[in-house]
Amino acid sequence: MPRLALSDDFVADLISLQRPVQKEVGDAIQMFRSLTVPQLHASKGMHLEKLERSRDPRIRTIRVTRSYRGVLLAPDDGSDLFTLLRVAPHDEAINWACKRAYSVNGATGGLEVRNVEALEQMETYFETKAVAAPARLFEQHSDTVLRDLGIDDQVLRLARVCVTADDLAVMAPPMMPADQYEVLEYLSAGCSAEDVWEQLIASRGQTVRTAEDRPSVSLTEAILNTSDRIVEVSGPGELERILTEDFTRWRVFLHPAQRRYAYHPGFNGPAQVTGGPGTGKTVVALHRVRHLLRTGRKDDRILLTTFTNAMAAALRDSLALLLGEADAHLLERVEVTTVDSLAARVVREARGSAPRPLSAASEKGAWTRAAAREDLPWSEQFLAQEFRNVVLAQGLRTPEDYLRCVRRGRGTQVGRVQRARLWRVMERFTTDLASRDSATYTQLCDQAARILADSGPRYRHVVVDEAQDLHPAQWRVLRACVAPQADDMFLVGDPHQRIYDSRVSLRSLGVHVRGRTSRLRLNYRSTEEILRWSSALLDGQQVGRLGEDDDDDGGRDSLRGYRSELHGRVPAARGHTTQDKELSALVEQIRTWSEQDGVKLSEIAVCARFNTLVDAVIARLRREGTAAVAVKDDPGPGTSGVRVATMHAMKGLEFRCVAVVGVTSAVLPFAPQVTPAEVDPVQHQQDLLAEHCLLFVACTRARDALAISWSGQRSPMLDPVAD
Ligand SMILES: Nc1ncnc2c1ncn2[C@@H]1O[C@H](COP(=O)(O)OP(=O)(O)OP(=O)(O)O)[C@@H](O)[C@H]1O
Repeated sequence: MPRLALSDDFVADLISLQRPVQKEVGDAIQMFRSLTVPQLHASKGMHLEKLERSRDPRIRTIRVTRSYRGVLLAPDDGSDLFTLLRVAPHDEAINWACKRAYSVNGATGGLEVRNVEALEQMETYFETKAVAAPARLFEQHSDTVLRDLGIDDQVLRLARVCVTADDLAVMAPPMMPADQYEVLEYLSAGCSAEDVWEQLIASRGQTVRTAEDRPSVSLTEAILNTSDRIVEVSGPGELERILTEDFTRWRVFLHPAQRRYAYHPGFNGPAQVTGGPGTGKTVVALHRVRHLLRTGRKDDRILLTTFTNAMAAALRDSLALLLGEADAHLLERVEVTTVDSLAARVVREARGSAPRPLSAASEKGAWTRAAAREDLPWSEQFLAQEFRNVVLAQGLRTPEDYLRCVRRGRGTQVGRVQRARLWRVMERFTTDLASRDSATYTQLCDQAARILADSGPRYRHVVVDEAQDLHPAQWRVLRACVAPQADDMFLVGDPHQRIYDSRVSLRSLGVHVRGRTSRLRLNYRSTEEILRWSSALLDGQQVGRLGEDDDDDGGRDSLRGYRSELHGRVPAARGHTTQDKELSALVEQIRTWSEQDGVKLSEIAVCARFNTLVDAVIARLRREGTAAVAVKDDPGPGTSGVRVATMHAMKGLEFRCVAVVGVTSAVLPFAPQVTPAEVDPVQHQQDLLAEHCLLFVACTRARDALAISWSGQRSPMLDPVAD
């Protein structure tokens, strides 16, 4: 029986077909799979046909229905893995097939396709055009350098006649082979050949630097190396799922960098994946859970955590979708929750009840009460930070511990006498809360971590999404949930999206990821225009690496190489004289998106720094006859209406169009949220960075379109993108 793989183009064709045609395609595939290779070649029903005009001798068509043809890549080296490339009406399929040629990329080992006919025409055109040009785009890179990066003969000739980056852009995939185009795009953007090697080639597992020393890669190997665009149908169940279940690309096609970590056979300890917004970190976490479920023992339990209850619910749904009906029974071995909910449950189970979590407003009041009898030089904000970021972060138990500790991440000196006074206030704070049967979430985590450390691990694996925002006490809960061993913890997160105040040294918490880290760079969510614009908001900001806050000097993370293959309009940023005018413009913008661009209202989001503006937006939209709902009211997917949320509530979400409103100097940065530099200069920098990250998170939720607005004084945080 021949083996069968499906390309992403084929799957995209298939889902666009009418149901009855889809069924016929399914039947044709079943028939294909029931034959031997010789039977297949002889079958009259399949009508496996070589095309006379085809540029690639391995390309065949097969009859799918009376009017539809499948286009197939048939191996000519005696191997048996066939790839379905397209399914389309007869003439379209033939026309497409005749112009394509498939080849194995010499550096990545992946299978690539090109429109060979169009590229030949380009070569003639650009050769003439380049004759008089004083300089060529890639002249500083030798042929050897380009070949070592996987550039083949035809693409090399094309590269040599490019004068500007625009010339190259004309030949973008699907005309030029995707992996080679990416290399040239990077070089034309000024990256060094070394950078390109690191980011695009070595990251896909290639270790041999020079082209001529590399062993050749067979067609079958190349197909299997192309997991982001081709999937092998491993069994009848798998095919059924792809054909019948609601198709979502991320379930089937993973970028090689995603697959390498998601399906790694086994890490010898905690592993970590980072990457900018929309690079598919959550997708990797979900696939990792599936891999661990499928390969683990029957009684292995997995904890999958994220940041909010709403995100946990969405993650559970996505996991169910990924597992499909065939693996649905595995779901019962996974607990999807937030660390805070888990901690509350652990405390409740151990003590019979858990203290009521304290709101931020009540916490301030509690600090005022605790400090009432002392004439202290510190504000409630300082006290809360000292308690959270020193005492709870380090799990300090006694006044002696506090006297001796290094107050990492705090920018002020506090002497022995002052520490003794501070400890007394903190003790009063905790006793007061205990008497009211209440506690902060961080206290709850601190208690839960201690209970778990005594009672022992509860899970075989812990998988953590949104890892950048966890507090050390939350990490202690997670660390105590699983015994240190192979594949114990798998973390995904992005330090550029850290919007809560937590400084963490994973090393000191017993989570050692060194040698087991990977970074994703391809954004699947937003257009390149949105991504560039949003990334510029963080220009000049020093973002530390995930979980390395103990590294005071180096240890910087960066968005280098972060990119998207999607394109669209450049984000619009507009100021207005009054809020009323800003909201009028917002109403118009939403009408344009919905009526002209055909975007469903539920795929449009508006976000603001605070709930007051969120409420005002909802009221205004409704008054103007546009349905609008608050994200905090948890509208289900069936509810129509524009989604409106605070920037914090946008974490982890995505929408086709996003309007960020009220980006004024009064709220971004929001002064009360930023510790004054004279109170604590280190904390001041961190708070400011969190404000920048917040705006970055809000903007990177947009897939196709992003509009930013303000009334009155524009936020200085928009300076890097100002006209
Ligand atoms: N391999 C893939 N193929 C197609 N789409 C993908 C792939 N990986 C991720 N996506 C899509 O990209 C979008 C972003 O993915 P995901 O939410 O996993 O990214 P993320 O890195 O966790 O984002 P963020 O950090 O911004 O929350 C989603 O729509 C997801 O379905």
